[in-house]
Amino acid sequence: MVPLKEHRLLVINPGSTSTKIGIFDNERAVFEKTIRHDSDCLALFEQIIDQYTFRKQTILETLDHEGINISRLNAVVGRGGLLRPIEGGTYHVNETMLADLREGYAGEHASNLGGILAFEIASGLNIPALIVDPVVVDELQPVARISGIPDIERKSIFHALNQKAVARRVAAQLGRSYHDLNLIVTHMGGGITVGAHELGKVIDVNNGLHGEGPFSPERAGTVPIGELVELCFSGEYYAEELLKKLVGQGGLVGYLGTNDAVKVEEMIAGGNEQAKLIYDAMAYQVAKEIGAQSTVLGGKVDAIIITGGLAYGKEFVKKIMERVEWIADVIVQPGENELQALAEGGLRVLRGEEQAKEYGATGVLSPN
Ligand SMILES: Nc1ncnc2c1ncn2[C@@H]1O[C@H](COP(=O)(O)OP(=O)(O)OP(=O)(O)O)[C@@H](O)[C@H]1O
Ligand SMILES: CCCC(=O)O
Repeated sequence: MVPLKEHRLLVINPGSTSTKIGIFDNERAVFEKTIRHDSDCLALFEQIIDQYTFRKQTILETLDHEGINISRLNAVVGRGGLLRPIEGGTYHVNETMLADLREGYAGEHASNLGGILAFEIASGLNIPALIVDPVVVDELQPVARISGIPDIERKSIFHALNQKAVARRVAAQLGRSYHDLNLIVTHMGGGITVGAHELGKVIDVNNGLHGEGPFSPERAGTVPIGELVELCFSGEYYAEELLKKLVGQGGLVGYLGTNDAVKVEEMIAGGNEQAKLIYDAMAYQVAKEIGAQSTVLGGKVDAIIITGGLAYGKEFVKKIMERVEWIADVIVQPGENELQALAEGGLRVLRGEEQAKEYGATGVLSPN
C-alpha cells in the first residue's frame, strides 16, 4: 500500500475567553493547547476584531515556546465565523470573506477571528488558509425559512462544525456514509442546537444564538413573544441589557446564577428543588426539540446523537432519553472535538477528497 502523504496543519479555534490551537500530522494531534485570555486583558480591546494581532502574537509565541517550526506547515485552518449564509464544507479564506469577518457583517462572534488568524499566519508562509463548517452553515429547506411574520426570516446559526463532525464519525462507526443517513444531532454546550440532518444536509435547526429552541446554560431559547415585546417597551431595560438577558444571562444563569451544569447537579444533590425543576425543564425542552426535528424528517430517523459538554451529565442525558428513545436509537458522544474536526476538514481538501469552496458576496447557498 502507498503510504499516506504526511500533512502538517495548524488549527485555530478562537472562543470568547480562550484560543484553542492544535498541530496535526494528518489526523493525529501532536500538540494541543487552550490558551486562556485574562478578561482584564481582553477588556482593553473595544471590539472582538481588534484582538487579532494580540491573539496572533500569542499563538506564535506559544508555538515558538514549544519548539514547533511553523515553516513545516502545509495549511492553517480556522473556525469560521458569522459570515453570510453558506453551505457546509471547507472554504478558502479569500478577500471577500476577510472583508465580511473584519466588518462583522453578520455580527460579532469570537469565531470571526478564526479565518483572519488563519489568513494572517498562512499568508506569511505561502500556504492555504481555510475555514470549515462555520456557525452560519445554511442548508435549510425553503419551508424552514418561514418564521410567521414576513419581516423576519428564520436563520441557520448552530454548532455546525461539531454537529457535522460527530455525525460523520457516527456514520463511520455504523459503517455507513453521512450522506446516506437521517440523523438528529443535539449539541448541548453553553448554547443548545438540535439539527435535522437529512442525507448530509441540515434541513432544519434552531438558531442557537438568536433566541430559538431549548433554553441552555447561558441562553433563553424561545420565549413567549408577547411578554418579550412588553419587556422591550417597559422602559426598564436598554436594548443591550435585554439582549444580554437572552444570550449570556439567560437559561441556567438567569434562573440559578450559574452556567455550570456540574454545580447545578450539586445543588440538586443538596436538595435544591428549584434547581431540580429548572434542570428538568431544560431536559424537557431539549427532548421536545428532538421530537420536533423528528417530524421534519417524517419520522425516518436512523439515530439521535447527543453531544457537547452537557452530554457528560448522565442523569441529564437519561431524562432526555426517556422521552425520545421511542423515535430512534440514541448515541451519546460527550464533549466536542472541534480541533480534530477542523483538521479533518482541512485534510479532506489537501488530499483532494473535497474541493475547497470559494466564498462569494452572495454566500453559497445549497440548492434545496
Ligand atoms: N461532567 C459533566 N457533567 C455535567 N455537565 C457538564 C460536565 N462537564 C461539562 N458540563 C457542562 O457542559 C456545559 C459546557 O459545555 P461545552 O464545553 O460544550 O460548552 P462551550 O464550548 O462553552 O459552548 P458551546 O458548545 O455552546 O460552544 C457547562 O454547563 C458544563 O458545566
Ligand atoms: C450557536 C452558534 C455557536 C455558539 O455561539 O454557541
